[in-house]
Amino acid sequence: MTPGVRPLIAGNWKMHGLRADALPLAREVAGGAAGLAAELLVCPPFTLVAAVAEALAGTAVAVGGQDCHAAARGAHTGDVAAPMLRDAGATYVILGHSERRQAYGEGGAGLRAKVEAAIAAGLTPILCVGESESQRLAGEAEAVVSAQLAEALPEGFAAAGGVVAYEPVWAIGTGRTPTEADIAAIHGAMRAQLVRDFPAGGPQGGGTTRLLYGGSVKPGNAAAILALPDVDGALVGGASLVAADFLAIARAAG
Ligand SMILES: O=C(CO)COP(=O)(O)O
Repeated sequence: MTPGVRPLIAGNWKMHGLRADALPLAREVAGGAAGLAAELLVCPPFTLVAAVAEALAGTAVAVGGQDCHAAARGAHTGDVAAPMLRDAGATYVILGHSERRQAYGEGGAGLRAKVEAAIAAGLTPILCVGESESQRLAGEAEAVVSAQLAEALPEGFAAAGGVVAYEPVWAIGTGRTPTEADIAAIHGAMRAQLVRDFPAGGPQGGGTTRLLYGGSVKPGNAAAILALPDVDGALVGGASLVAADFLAIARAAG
């Protein structure tokens, strides 16, 4: 945890949720959110953003999207623009998730343009980075993460309150996690890079950018992971679909 930084516990619901189960899940999360040290966020699929935002209005739980287009509007069949997410009640958006990198080849300047579009629309971007298993085994994890940050972080990212999530691809949905030392090493390297790129002090600079860990975070391992230096929260997949588990992870943030 970074001193003075409020932790963020974010749930990525991925392609899960129909109104009948998602709205009760959102309400149950909100029911346990009051008074927590951590900020809580749920990111439902597009179809549910507006309904979940309405259900959570006036509660301590924020709502986010899972992707946005780089353009604010236009002839892009099937896509959703950042201002549309904002209009639906979202305040955050996950960008560059490894599932989208794999399925749609996201990355590079195109991803940076999405981050810029999110910030321009008043959304807080959560930029996901992380190495594959073969990259980890080849000793390339830190270099891969550093390059993913360098290509996707626009000017003004830290000042806009942008968030980074380190999600090793091989830890997502597998029940496997890096060692605490490996998580701490990557987060320390990310912090150094952010401070170098965004040297302003205080909330404008990279020293206070929230760095989340994601990949098989569960109630049983959350406290140890969240206690590591430069781990300022978690991006939770599977466990965020069970309110009791998600809230237990949130309580582990202090
Ligand atoms: O991809 C993730 C969050 O974005 C992590 O998913 P799991 O928590 O299911 O491993």
